[in-house]
Amino acid sequence: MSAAMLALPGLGTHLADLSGAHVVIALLLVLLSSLYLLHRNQRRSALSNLPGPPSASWVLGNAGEMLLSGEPGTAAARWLAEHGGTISYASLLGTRGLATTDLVALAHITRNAYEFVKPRNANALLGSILGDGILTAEGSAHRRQRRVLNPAFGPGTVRAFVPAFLDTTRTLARKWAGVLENGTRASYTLAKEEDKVPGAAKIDVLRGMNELTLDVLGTTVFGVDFGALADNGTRHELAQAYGDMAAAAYRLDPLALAETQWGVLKLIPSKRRRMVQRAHATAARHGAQLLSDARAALAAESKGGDGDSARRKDLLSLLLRANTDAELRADQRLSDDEVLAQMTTFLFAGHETTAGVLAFALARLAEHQGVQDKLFAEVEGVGDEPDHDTLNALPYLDAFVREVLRLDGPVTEILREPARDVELPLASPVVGRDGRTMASIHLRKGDEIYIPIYSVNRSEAVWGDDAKLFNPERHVAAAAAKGPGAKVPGVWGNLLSFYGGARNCVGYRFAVVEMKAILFVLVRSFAFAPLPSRPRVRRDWMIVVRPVVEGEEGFGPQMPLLVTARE
Ligand code: HEM
Repeated sequence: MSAAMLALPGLGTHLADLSGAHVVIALLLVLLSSLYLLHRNQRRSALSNLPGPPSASWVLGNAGEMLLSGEPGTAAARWLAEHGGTISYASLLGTRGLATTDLVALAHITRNAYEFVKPRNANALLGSILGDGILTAEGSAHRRQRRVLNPAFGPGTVRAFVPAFLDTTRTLARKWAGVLENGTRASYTLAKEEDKVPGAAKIDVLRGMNELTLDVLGTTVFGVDFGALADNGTRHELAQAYGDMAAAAYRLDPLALAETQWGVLKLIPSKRRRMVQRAHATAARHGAQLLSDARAALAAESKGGDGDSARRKDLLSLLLRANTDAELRADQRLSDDEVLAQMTTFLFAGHETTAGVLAFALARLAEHQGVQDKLFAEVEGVGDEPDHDTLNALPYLDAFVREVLRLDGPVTEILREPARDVELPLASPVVGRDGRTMASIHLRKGDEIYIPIYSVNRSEAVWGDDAKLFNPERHVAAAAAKGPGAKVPGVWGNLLSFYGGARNCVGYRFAVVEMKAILFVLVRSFAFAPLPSRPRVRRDWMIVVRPVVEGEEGFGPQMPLLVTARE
């Protein structure tokens, strides 16, 4: 290890621009450090006794199959189906990881959030990009931050955001109406001859959802128009800066991961680091101004201001207000840097997740015309300005959103590791490779745990024999009255899509109502159908799930559909 470290500065800046060399050095360092860790920790792991797939390679174990073969979540789902609900797989460099759909085990992990922490390297990498926000905080730091954040994401806040969700979606609807009227282009690739249908247009709905959800976040997080939907190139500098940070965070970069282990690697200049540094400088400059504007507005409010209607309701102001709550001790309050890190975190955690699942939702409508007709029939009878309660009272919209989040949730897995040695309880005992029956699994500090959100959401024990089928009806009153077969330890909808326990998604209410408001406007305004050329859309793993058109991978994620305006 030390030899590699000493050699690095000598290699100098020439390597900086050789991405292949970066990868080799980083992999070497990861290899050496892991060998060292293995050497230090050679006691035989209980995980080696669990059933599971054979290792595909000593270096990568089964990680290559998990990340690259098939759609996200499907490799683990196959192994869990073949070997039982609690298995072990080979992770990097001969280590073993645990994957389980056992609901008692998962309840134990979610309930003891501070005993099962996020993998350190990945967390450090994310923290270096997003700052010290709640996504990467652990233990008491997380508890302290969550206490201030919870009120800002309460039902009252989300209620007040509904007009912003609706208004921003109408801006997108006008833009798409313009595409239909003027024949302008709204997808990365031109329409094929067979996709040129009179009165309809090929529209990349993922791009639309990306722009829309970014503008929603600009308004709701900062009270700022990010201009992502504007066609005149007036995107706010801050939106660009957050986009760059997200791009860095969403790319698995071996050098960046190795840097979290060996700080000296940061001496190698890299394009990625320069981009993140520039983004940090922009975010800090705007952040300082936004903080001082929000503080000034709050001070004016507390002097009597202009009444409730003029109160600032963006998340930044709500957080600043919650942070000054008289019940908080000085050491429980967030610093300015921590407040700004939360803002970056909301943009990272709330953007690509919601945009992706909405694009899949529109594709589901295109594929299932009966579902689309039913949803349209429900929303067309409602007035133009539904409030929060009206949206939530629409049963089919609710069922549709539940089913989309069940099967198309953007997060297919989460990794955790025990902070210390622990006995993990199981509902269903496992027979080990040595024939012994285990009622619990002994995990050592640092053992990798793969939480298969994808598989749990498709579990037949929970949703019955047709668990893998897309069927919103399963959530509609009579069917739902029977209730699902088993209780999943998730915060919403008997799903793991928003995870559970103390580390559940703080933005889940926001996301669900945002999705409902967006679908409400779009389904009333447009009809969605597959393109006649039927391009094959694949799901790719980019930390979150993104749709990619086969043969058009070079254009990045996209979801082209045939869109028609409703009269
Ligand atoms: C459909 C949309 C969304 C999905 C499926 C989703 C899912 C998740 C999941 C699975 C986690 C747990 C991650 C982990 O612990 O490793 C999480 C955490 C988080 N999410 Fe979301 N999310 C969504 C939208 C949002 C939105 C809109 C926001 C904010 C505006 C948000 C903010 C957060 C934050 C701050 C955390 C960290 C919470 C903590 O650690 O205490 N999310 N989300």
